[in-house]
This record gives sequence, structure tokens and C-alpha cells, in this order.
Amino acid sequence: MQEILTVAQMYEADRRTIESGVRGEILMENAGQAVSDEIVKRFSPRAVSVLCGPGNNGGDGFVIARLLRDQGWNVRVGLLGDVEKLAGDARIHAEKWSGIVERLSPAMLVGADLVVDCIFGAGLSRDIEGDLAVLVTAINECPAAVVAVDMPSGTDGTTGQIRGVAVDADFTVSFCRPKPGHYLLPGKDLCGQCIIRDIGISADIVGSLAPDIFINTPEIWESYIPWPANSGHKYQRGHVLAVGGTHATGAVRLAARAARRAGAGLLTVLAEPAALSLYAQDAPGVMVAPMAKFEELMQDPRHNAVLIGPGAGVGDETRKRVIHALHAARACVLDADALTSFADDPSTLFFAVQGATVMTPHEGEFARLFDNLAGDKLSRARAAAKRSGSVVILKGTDSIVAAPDGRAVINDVFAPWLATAGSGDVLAGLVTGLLAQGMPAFEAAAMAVWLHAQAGQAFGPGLIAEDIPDALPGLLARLWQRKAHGVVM
Ligand SMILES: NC(=O)C1=CN([C@@H]2O[C@H](COP(=O)(O)OP(=O)(O)OC[C@H]3O[C@@H](n4cnc5c(N)ncnc54)[C@H](O)[C@@H]3O)[C@@H](O)[C@H]2O)[C@@H](O)CC1
Ligand SMILES: [K+]
Repeated sequence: MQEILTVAQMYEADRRTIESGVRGEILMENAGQAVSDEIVKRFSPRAVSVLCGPGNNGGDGFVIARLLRDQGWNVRVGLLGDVEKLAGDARIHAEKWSGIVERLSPAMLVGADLVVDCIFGAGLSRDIEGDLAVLVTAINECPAAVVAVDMPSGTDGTTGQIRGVAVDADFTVSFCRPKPGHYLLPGKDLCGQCIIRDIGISADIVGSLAPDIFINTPEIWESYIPWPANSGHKYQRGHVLAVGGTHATGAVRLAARAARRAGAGLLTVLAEPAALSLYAQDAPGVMVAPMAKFEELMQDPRHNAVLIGPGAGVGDETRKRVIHALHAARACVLDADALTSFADDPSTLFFAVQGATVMTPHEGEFARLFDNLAGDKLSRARAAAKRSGSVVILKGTDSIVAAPDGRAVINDVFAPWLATAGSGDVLAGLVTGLLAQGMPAFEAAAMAVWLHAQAGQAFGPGLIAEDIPDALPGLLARLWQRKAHGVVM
């Protein structure tokens, strides 16, 4: 599993490593060595300007400068402040640099083919302003390639947010494990390619910090995939009830197709008489039932997963059905109108959550339900999961899946093609299809987000929502191959 460490955990990992007997000076040497290796791998010797800040990120810069110069590179070093004001490991490494130390300014960029950004890393503690902001803007405007050390300066490692201005890097080399800011937008875009290098912090020390944020890869959830048994039948693969609206009927039709492609054994769309035949004619494998039978069908435990929201309509009827389904402790996926229906009274919704429940808000729906949660996307999703007692998928390119117990994953597959009408309905259907087969809520939500993103990326330009369910068999086949034959994805 690919753990992500918060900035606070990263400092703690450094501290514990140093406490265990590895000198900080050595960690810094290793960090600088890792960056210079990555530079030498990509570029032939050329004019490089290493821009150093007043902390340990700057200390890394002095190591990089020395190692590149030892290999014959033409290196200039600029420092914010004086060498005498540097402390600890940064001071030690600055003193090993025997060349000139210039004042940090845009003049450092003149004639540079490569810029190494060691101004701020994990220690960025306020907005970049004044002359430094001018320098960062000049870095972004100059034609040289830019490599960022740890974080592109100005990008907050915890939130991925820009503090004032931020360096836009071609690639970023960070250490030990990625931080949230490497994956959250806009940080992910500013990093360019992100390379994580070992600098001598052991896996045991990382493990001792009990990381609970991960990149959303199959390792997180693949052992929970409800593959059908050879002797199995459809009744063992769950029966989804999907609440279909009268007007926006496309939403549940898309969701239903996704739920069935994800493997749900049976699926019934409930709808008012006016829309029933529309749902019935949509796909021969879909069953339909009149909405009046909702409560009766909910009494049958074989109907084990319920989807409410896409095209459902905002109001009393939707609210009642949501509360009914939650009280019946069915696996519930609540999307779109099911969430908006509780905008005035979210605590009633949260109080009713009992069984496996997944809420799939986009930012607008999230704001209606969790209006006083502020901060970065990851923290808000985690707080919302705790508050609601449900798994929350906070959608977007950098989708977060958060569980009430604190676990969270960040999606790292970018598929801008998914920004199209109906795409969210497909995601909700996917989650429901996996829940119906008994997959636990967090894993089902994370797998659905992964499948959705992979489908979007694989299909590429021209994608419409209808294409996503039809891309699923190929992806599921790859996951099946991986289980059966250990094929690497
Ligand atoms: N033992 C360790 O802790 C290691 C740290 N390493 C490097 O050290 C970095 C963290 O070092 P630090 O904690 O010293 O932090 P930084 O070097 O990122 O920055 C801290 C300094 O910047 C100043 N500062 C912060 N924001 C500012 C702003 N907007 N404008 C002006 N000044 C600002 C602070 O007052 C402080 O002096 C990591 O990113 C990594 O590159 C690596 O060398 C590996 C080992
Ligand atoms: K940096």
C-alpha cells in the first residue's frame, strides 16, 4: 500500500530516525544525493542555479550543489539570508560548499538552464510575499527547467494549496513517502512528475506512525472484491433497489447499468407509474416496480442495497425514503438529491445512519450538508465521514474517500474526460453494485472511484457517461487476472 504521511508525521519520522542514531546531517546528505541522482538521470551537465531558503530545504540545496559541481556541472548557489544565520544540518552542509553564495534574486535565473527550487519545503509556514513572490513569479516565467525539492516552494505540503504564489515545477523529488500536497490540487499540478526517494527512514518507523491516508491503489481493496463463487447464483450477488425519478430518468438508468456491470445479481428500479415503462424499456436485464411498493420491498432482506439520489427530486418524499432505507440498515448509497434534501436538517440524516452507508457529494452538495466544515479537501472529507458516520466520497479530480474510522484514500488517476453529465450517477451506481455483493463500504467506495477514474482515463477524449459502464468489463478482467495470475496492473 502506498502510504501518504502528513507533514507532521514526516517531521516525526525524521525525529524518530535521528533518535535511533542516524544523524540528521546524513539524512540531508541522502536527500541531496537523491535529488542530484534524479537530475543527472534526466539532464546532461548544464548551467544550474540552486535557490536555497533559510531552513533545511535550503540545506538540501547545498548538498545538491556540491554533488553536481563534483560531477562537473556549472553551479550557482543563491541563499535567502546569510550562511551564518543557518542552523543545524543546513549550516553544516552550507559550510561544505566552497563556492560563492549569491543573494537570492531573479538575477540567479539569468543564463540558467536548470533551476533547483530549495526555497521552502515542509516548513512553509506563511504566504510567500514581497521580493520572494517576485522571485517565484520569475522562476515560473523563465525558460529553464525547474526541479522542486520536497515541495514546489509556496505549495502547502498538508493541503496542496498555494500560499501566496508557488513554483510550477517540471518535477519534484520528495523523501520517504508522499505528502497530501503531492496529490491534492493544485499541488499535484505544480509538482509535475513526483518522485519519492528513500533517504534512510525505515519502514518500521513509518509503520510506527500508523499512517491512515493512502493513494487509492488496488492493494487497498482488492482482497475484498466479491468475486462470484463457481457454485454461486445471482441471489448471492445482491439485489439493488434503485429509486428512479420521474423526470431526470437518465440518471438512474446510468447508475443501474453501472451497478449491474459491477456485478450486482439483480436490480429493480422503483418508479412512479408515469416513468415505469421508460425504465423497463431501457435494458432487458433491469426489473421495475411501482414506487408505491418501496416500503414493502424494503421489508425483504434480499433487497440488500439501496441507491437514492440521482434524479430523485429534492423534497419530502426523497427524505422519507432515505430515512426508511437507513433505518432498515440496508447498504445505502446517497447521492445528489438525497443529500440536498437534507440541506436544512443534516443532523436528522446523520442520526439515521446505521449500516454501510456511502455519501457521494460533489463540492456543492458537500457544502449544503457540511456547511461549517472548512479547510482542505482531505480534512473536510475526513471530518464529514466522522460527523455523518458514513463513508464519504468527496468528488473531483482529486477525489477523496474517507471512512468514519479515519482512513482515507486520494485518487491519483487524472481523467478530465469524466467531467461530463451523468458521470457522477455512474459512480453512485458502481458503489451500489459493489455494496450489494457484500463489499465493505470504504473498500467499495475506493474501488468504485478507482474503476471510474481508470475507465475515464482509458477511454479518453470523447467520453460520455454511457461509455463508463461499458469500460468496466475490461478493467474488472484485469483485476481478475491479477488475482488469478498475479498480473501487475
Ligand atoms: N531531518 C530533517 O528534518 C530533514 C529535512 N529535510 C528537508 O528539510 C525540509 C524541512 O526543513 P525546515 O523544517 O527547516 O523547513 P523549510 O526549509 O521548508 O522552511 C523553514 C524556514 O522557512 C521560513 N519560512 C517559512 N515560510 C516562509 C515564508 N512564506 N516566507 C519566508 N520565510 C518562510 C521559516 O521561518 C523557516 O526559517 C524538508 O522539506 C526537506 O527538504 C531533508 O533534508 C531530510 C531530512
Ligand atoms: K522546495
